[in-house]
Amino acid sequence: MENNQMLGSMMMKRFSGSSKFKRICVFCGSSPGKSPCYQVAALQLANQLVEKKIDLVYGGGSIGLMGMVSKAVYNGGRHVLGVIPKTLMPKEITGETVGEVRPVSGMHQRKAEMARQADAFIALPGGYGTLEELLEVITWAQLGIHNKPVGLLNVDGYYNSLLSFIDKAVDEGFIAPAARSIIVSAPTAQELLSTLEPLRTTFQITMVKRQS
Ligand SMILES: C/C(=C\CNc1ncnc2c1ncn2[C@@H]1O[C@H](COP(=O)(O)O)[C@@H](O)[C@H]1O)CO
Repeated sequence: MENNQMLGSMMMKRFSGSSKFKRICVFCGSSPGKSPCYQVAALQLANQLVEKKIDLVYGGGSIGLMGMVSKAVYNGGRHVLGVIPKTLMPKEITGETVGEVRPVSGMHQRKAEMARQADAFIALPGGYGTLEELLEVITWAQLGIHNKPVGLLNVDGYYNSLLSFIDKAVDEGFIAPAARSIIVSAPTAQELLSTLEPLRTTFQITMVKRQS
């Protein structure tokens, strides 16, 4: 597609309220968190995905924020793909999942499959699992393994200390200043999605230019 045709189609999509993103991978806690603000944010993100006609890929499972996002996106009529290691599949571990469930052989295969299926990543608040998934896609972006945007939904400042730590790592010379901008953070789903959208445009145009 020519660049100007592509820009035209992007503007049409923006006008019609839908998104250039077809499917976003959401990383989030298998716990709901103590404050209701995390659950509210999870539902707001799900609503944004539905409103913008974006499908979901996630880690499977119906527990915590994961369960809330997947059920709300599924009930909103969008496709939901849960990628889950076979060992986590028993119902007492994951609960009743919604949508399509893709069993994989292990945690590494899960992350690779989620990354392959999505064209952007968003992390909601979560624990070790969420942090590990988030840092892996950031590292892959740094290495040029993918060029998909990575968003951090910094609900009520939950990730402020992680962002400060990353700034310290830049100051101390362990993270390149250019790599700091891989992470895009915003306090609400609406702001985050509207910040991520033009980033993909830039990536797409850069890639088209490189190919021609
Ligand atoms: C591990 C056990 C129960 C939890 N069940 C999970 N089912 C599916 N996916 C999960 C589960 N726990 C973690 N994940 C993945 O990690 C992320 C959330 O982890 P966090 O530590 O809660 O932040 C999430 O995105 C999933 O991909 C049995 O002991």
